[in-house]
Amino acid sequence: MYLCDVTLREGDQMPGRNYTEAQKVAAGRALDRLGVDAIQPGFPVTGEKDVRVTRTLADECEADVVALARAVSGDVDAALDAEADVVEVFGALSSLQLEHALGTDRETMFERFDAAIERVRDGGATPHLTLVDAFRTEREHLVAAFERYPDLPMVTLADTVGVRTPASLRHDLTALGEGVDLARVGVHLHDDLGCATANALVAHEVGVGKADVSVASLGERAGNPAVEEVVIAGVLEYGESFGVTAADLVPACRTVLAALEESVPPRKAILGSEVMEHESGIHTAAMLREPRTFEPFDPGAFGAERRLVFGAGTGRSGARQLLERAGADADEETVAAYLDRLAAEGPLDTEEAVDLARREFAS
Ligand SMILES: CC(=O)SCCNC(=O)CCNC(=O)[C@H](O)C(C)(C)COP(=O)(O)OP(=O)(O)OC[C@H]1O[C@@H](n2cnc3c(N)ncnc32)[C@H](O)[C@@H]1OP(=O)(O)O
Ligand SMILES: O=C(O)CCC(=O)C(=O)O
Repeated sequence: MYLCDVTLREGDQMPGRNYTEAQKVAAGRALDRLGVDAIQPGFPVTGEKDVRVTRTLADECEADVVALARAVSGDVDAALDAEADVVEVFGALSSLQLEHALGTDRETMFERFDAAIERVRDGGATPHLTLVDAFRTEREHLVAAFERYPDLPMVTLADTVGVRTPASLRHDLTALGEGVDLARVGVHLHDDLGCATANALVAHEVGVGKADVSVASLGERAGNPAVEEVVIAGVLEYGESFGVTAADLVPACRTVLAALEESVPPRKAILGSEVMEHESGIHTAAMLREPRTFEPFDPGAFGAERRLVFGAGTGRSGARQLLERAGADADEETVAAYLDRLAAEGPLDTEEAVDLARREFAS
């Protein structure tokens, strides 16, 4: 499964956002260095900014640069004008969307797809197709799309409103796979039920060819599968980083967040400032001997750092080890006195805690 990063297009869609051209280009460059196979920087018909960003990144990036387009000629022309490598034509086949979002019928939508795809090809770019609201679309209509466009390298199924769970997604994709080569299937997932990352992993497990991801889940409503979660879970579960340079993952995500002036809550998995910090006595005592005891992976393998801190939560075992590292006696009386000092001065990181022990308790 390869990854298409949609941070720049989906993130810019969030209420109140309007990333600048410079922000999107800087973030796009960081994503390209990270090694994702494709980057979707924007929706060129929305304005000159996305045209220019797409053109700049298409010119510079190793990754395929993907431009979004409705199944209308003006959108395709804007994407071609932006010199995108791939034009992602999108539209829905679900009754709900056909009636209320598009005001048309299914056959007319197919005819619009036909025309848009041909226009992309004539313009010299690669057409892809995304079926919006695909997981609330009868399977027969999805299969019809794969049959109608046998030469399209990728048809992406969007869980546009994020209603799939791992079990239901596995069921739907497995059933689809009875008639369709899943290597041609992409997934575009949303996190409304908190299942987006788990769903992306299910997609990989069943043999899907591509998943869209975004840094820190930036995207419409609850966002998309977080690239940092998908990659780390992929490495842990399958030994698979999906083409990304694992050691650069966390710094690259932080660069993207800084470029876009986005922040994440301190407790957010992987990127949160507090999630690799440990203070409780039982944990830190064991981690001083062997960090794996209380962490799921070595943060250094993904460019992050663990932080052990010592203070009111430190126990005797941890205190003894710190005193020993400082070359001090670790008798019961010294341990008790040192614990008092840690409680008063903490939280201290490991080096500071050893310094305190050396300064006050080593002879
Ligand atoms: C599921 C997604 O996330 S798709 C991406 C969503 N992103 C955005 O909307 C980006 C910000 N949007 C915009 O700047 C504007 O909405 C634009 C430039 C895209 C379009 O603006 P407008 O031309 O004013 O159209 P509007 O926003 O009202 O969009 C609705 C029109 O698009 C049509 N449309 C919507 N999706 C599609 C599609 N996939 N294929 C063809 N037509 C479509 C609708 O039928 C409707 O047509 P109508 O005006 O004839 O009724
Ligand atoms: O992913 C696309 O190509 C556009 C559609 C989309 O963002 C969605 O359905 O959620």
